[in-house]
Amino acid sequence: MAKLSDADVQSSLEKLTEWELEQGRTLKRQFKFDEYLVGIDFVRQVANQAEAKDHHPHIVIDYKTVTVKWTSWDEGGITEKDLSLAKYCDELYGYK
Ligand SMILES: C[C@H](O)[C@H](O)[C@H]1CNC2=NC(N)=NC(=O)C2=N1
Repeated sequence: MAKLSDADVQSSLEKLTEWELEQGRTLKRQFKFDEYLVGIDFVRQVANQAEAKDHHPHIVIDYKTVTVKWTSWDEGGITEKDLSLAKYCDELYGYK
């Protein structure tokens, strides 16, 4: 899947309002949960989707805060897969 142009990434971020762009090639968002194990369930579901799509995030679990990063290693930047999986995380979290 082809790497998106900077302009395409910028326009996609208008819909992914809670995500920030890191070093021009990674999407990053923090998710906060009321309970530690709810965050762990979220991570498990993101991991299942990652396996299904063969596209894997960088995830950091810091008690009730989960940080997710998406980038496409092969392309050295952001692709439609990253956008789609970022949207999946938003929907799973309940944010539209
Ligand atoms: C062989 C396998 O399909 C690739 O290594 C996949 C696995 N998961 C991946 N995950 C992510 N985030 N980026 C990739 O380029 C990628 N490539």
